[in-house]
Amino acid sequence: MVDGAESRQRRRLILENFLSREECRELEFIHKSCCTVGYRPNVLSTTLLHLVATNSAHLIIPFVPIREKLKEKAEEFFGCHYELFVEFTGLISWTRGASIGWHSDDNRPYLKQREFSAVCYLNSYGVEFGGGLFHFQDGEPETISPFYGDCVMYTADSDNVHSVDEITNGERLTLTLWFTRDSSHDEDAKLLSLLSQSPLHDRFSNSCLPQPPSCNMYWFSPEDDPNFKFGFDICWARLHALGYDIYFPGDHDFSEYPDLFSQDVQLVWGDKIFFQKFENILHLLQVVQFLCWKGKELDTTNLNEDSCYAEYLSPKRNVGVSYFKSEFSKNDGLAESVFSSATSGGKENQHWLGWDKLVVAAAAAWEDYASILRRELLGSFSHWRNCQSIYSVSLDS
Ligand SMILES: O=C(O)CCC(=O)C(=O)O
Ligand SMILES: [Fe+2]
Repeated sequence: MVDGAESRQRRRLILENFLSREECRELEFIHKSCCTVGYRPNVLSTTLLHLVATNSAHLIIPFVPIREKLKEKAEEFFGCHYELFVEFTGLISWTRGASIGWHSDDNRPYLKQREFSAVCYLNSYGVEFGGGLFHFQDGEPETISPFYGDCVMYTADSDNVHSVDEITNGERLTLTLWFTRDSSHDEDAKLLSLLSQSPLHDRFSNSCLPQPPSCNMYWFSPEDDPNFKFGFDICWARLHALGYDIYFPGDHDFSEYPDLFSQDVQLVWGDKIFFQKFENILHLLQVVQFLCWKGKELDTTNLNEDSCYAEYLSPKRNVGVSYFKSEFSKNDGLAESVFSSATSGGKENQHWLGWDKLVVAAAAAWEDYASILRRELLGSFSHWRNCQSIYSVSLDS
């Protein structure tokens, strides 16, 4: 720990390779399958509270060691002689048009509790997105080009006025945390309270299926658009960027887009429809994003080469596919431009084995992944509750 005088001068820290490629990719998977529209135009976010609230609490597990490591770094570097709490943890992505001018992170009365900021870059400038350079108004470094795995930490006050250039294409993804010394803003306390009320503890419900929130949080609007007349649904758009369509089986006499959110849904690729029904569009999206993440690592040895898990769309279903598309997207051009470089890991995965077999393998592997995390969450929860703090619990013994 540094002494007081020295630590007061310490205002920013750059950590290269703080996260591994795999950690970045796992967080990217979580964001691309769970994010909602964010707090500002063209910004998407995944908060830990949202994960818990949508029955995906197990997905907070990958964040736990990273939050812990970041907090330790902040305490050590800034020489904190007091306890630090995480105030907020979130995955935040910026799409074309998003930017932020000069500001400090505590520049509103309701943000005064923020002491330190940490931004971990999960993808790279010039690869996954254009624009989006970070600048400090004074001192060194003047500019940071986001590179996956790197992290920048700084005091949240006016010693660190900074800005981010407008995103010109692609999607810029970060893991962003704020730290506070004010325990009344402790994120862990809020998460633990929500976790104790979640169906996690219902021993009859051992499911990891996501539950859509009752209000719609997935509609990307180019302007104020309370009736979903413009823009598109971001879950649909992520599937669309990978070349997929969706179909809701059964008779639907409602034409309101949000009602479809909690319905069984099937995946469509070109002129074929996948047999399996997914519980809802969030479930489908998690499996497809899992396929993008794991791709060729998926174990398909149990799948018979000759088996077929998809069939040709009938003309009636084909009409349905176009109809659902028109419900989920009022502006395909906009959806494409927003997620323009979001296609990596998608289409090219389809060719080496049939896409349908890959989806079967991904659905099974996603379930295994989720249950491992869920077991870890259940094993950790009582320790967390006793300490009123979320930390990595060693569950081996
Ligand atoms: O993403 C970044 O590089 C910084 C974002 C930022 O300044 C903020 O969210 O306050
Ligand atoms: Fe900021």
